[in-house]
Amino acid sequence: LFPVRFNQIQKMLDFYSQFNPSPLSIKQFIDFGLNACESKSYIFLRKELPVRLANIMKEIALLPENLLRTSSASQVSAWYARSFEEVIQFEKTEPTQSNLEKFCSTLVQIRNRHSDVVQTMAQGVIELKESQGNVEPSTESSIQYFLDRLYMSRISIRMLINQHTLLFGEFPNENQGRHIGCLDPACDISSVVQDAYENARFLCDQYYLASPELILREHNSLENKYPIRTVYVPSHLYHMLFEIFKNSMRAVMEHHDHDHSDKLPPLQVIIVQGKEDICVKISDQGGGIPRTHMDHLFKYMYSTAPQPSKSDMHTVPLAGYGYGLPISRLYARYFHGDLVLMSCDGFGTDAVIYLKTLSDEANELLPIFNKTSTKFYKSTVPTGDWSSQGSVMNARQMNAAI
Ligand SMILES: O=S(=O)(c1ccc(O)cc1O)N1Cc2ccccc2C1
Repeated sequence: LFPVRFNQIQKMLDFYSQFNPSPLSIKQFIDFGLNACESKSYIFLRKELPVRLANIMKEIALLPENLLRTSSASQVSAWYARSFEEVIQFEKTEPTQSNLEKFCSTLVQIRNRHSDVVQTMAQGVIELKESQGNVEPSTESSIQYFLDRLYMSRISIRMLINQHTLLFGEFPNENQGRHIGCLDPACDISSVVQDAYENARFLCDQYYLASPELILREHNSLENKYPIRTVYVPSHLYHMLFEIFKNSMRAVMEHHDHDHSDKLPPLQVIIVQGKEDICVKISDQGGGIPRTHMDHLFKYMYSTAPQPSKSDMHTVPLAGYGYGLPISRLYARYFHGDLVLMSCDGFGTDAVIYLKTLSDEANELLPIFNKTSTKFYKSTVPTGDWSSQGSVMNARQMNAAI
């Protein structure tokens, strides 16, 4: 039985991975959600979900052997295979009421099955580092490339599942207020900033018995309308802000060996609406970090240290080892925004979240499995083409130079 079923899935994987995922814009999510039709959503998803699952499953198969063979990575691979198998059952079935209900519960099952993918892959990276000792640069860059694409794909699949289950699940529309699924058509950015600040501050007070104040400003260069609002997924914006506030607060508290006399330097946040971008800049005076350390902050391999034991998780300082910054940057990039850090070593760090002002420009950014991505896994890290180390002159050169 198993080989037949396995071959069957392989054929379906090859079939669906030939299609490119279809990115949706925030505007499309909103327009569809305003008069949502469950069977139309079903007909779109029963094709699009297998396409997105198949595309990332093909990349999982290209992972560096030594990571793919860890029990954690193979566990994640098994979850994807199971979910793919479940969702292709709906390929040829009509959108009858009972199939629509079964489809909805299958989506909930899939979302639950994959809830721990990030932690489990982090465990796989730890297993790899323990078994391999120091990992060679080409493996590290493949893992960085892959995990960014795996987590972006996961963000997009969970977005599709959440929209369908929220629009057609057990809480019918009216309970959602003005929200369309997990999208808020009039998301008040400053209130999400204040929520994230208050919650990070609570943790900071618990751990450090003090916390920096918040100074929040808005500047709207487009129109004279405040507070600045945009169509966005509040939970995504909250995730990014909460992560940044934790980092900034930890920096301020650990950097300032302040005797109780001098006050803590406050966190300054400005929200700006321009004609193309909306920016949220969070500035701290937490001492900053050198440029040489900056790119480690977004590395999965570097930021994965042996997890603190569950017991002292609540005592771990604000910004644990976690994948907070790389994943937050993926949330920002998901709808064609970005998350950028500018640090002044010895003074502090600015974190800027960029969002698109126009919802029809805020398209999903999706990884595509094709020859380009395949080549990336095969390639070696290119040799440097800029000289930097002081070259040692030989005697002849020295004499010639004098
Ligand atoms: O690297 S940071 O400049 C830094 C990084 C991201 C961010 O959002 C804010 C920041 O401030 N910073 C994090 C941290 C933690 C403990 C002690 C000192 C520091 C300095």
